Amino acid sequence: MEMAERVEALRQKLNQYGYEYYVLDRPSVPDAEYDRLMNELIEIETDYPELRSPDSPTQRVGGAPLDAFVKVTHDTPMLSLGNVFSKEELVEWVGRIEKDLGYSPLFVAELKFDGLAVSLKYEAGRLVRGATRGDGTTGEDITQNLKTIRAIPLRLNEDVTFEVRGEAYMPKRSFEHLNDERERLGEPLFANPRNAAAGSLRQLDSKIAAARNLAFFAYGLVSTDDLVASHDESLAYLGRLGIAVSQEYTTCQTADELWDYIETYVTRRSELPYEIDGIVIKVAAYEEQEQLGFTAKSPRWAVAYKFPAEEVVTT
Ligand SMILES: Cc1c[n+]2nc(N)[nH]c2nc1OC(C)C
Repeated sequence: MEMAERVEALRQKLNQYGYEYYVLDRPSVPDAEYDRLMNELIEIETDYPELRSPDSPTQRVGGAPLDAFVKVTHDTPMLSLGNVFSKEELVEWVGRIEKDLGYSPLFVAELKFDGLAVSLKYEAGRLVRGATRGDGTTGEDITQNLKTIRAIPLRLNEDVTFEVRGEAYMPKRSFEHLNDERERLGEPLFANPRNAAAGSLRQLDSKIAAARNLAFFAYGLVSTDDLVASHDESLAYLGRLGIAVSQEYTTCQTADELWDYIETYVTRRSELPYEIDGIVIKVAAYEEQEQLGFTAKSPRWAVAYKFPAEEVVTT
């Protein structure tokens, strides 16, 4: 088989296996097989540098550390969410939506991951930029660090151009291992997975970020084309493209259904492999989102139900 064809075949396989492992959480081959193929691809790209390309799975850990992060301006501001803290406030919020629209719309309820909001720009199916939310208008270019997260594909299986919004986070087990290691080295511990993820993504050397086992869930897309007509469709679409989307979301018609979903996760929260700090509720249809619009800093068509702060058991 011609070398270039072998390289393309290896890339396809590694992207497929990466998707099964990091997105579906259902690998079809043992890690040893994945590593064997990756090593073969690294060898070929070393012997034939002209066959190396920026979106190859071997290019996840960047080159030399940066001196500083470049500032980026978000084409579409990354807004913050309004909060509700009780069933009464949720029922009130749903009531206002139904009054504004004149009928009760479909809602999407999803987990609110306790990590760092980031934006991923894809052009013709290739990841071209990753940035922090910053103040919502101006963030920092952390492309090198976000490329180290395997749940973020460098190359989509469609040549689409759009922006993906989501949460970069550190799974609970990675957080525990990281703090065990820091304790062993006498280094200060991270207070929680959110701080650990933020600290990792602020590293100027992407090799350090790569060692932190970060993860990612997409929770929305921004596009000028009419790729999809509703938020729940956008999540299914992002998953089909190979981007990690949490499958824990659901659609609800009433405040009671929303509250049932919230109560499910109040109990299930402690057994999830990552931390969540609430539930995000959104009106599903983009047309209705447009009709409802925004306040100065938040969408009127979305709200976060925040869990009560967990009593810290001081032992
Ligand atoms: C700030 C934010 C955070 N989160 N988290 C999720 N799961 N969805 C979501 N959506 C957000 O904002 C959109 C409503 C634009």
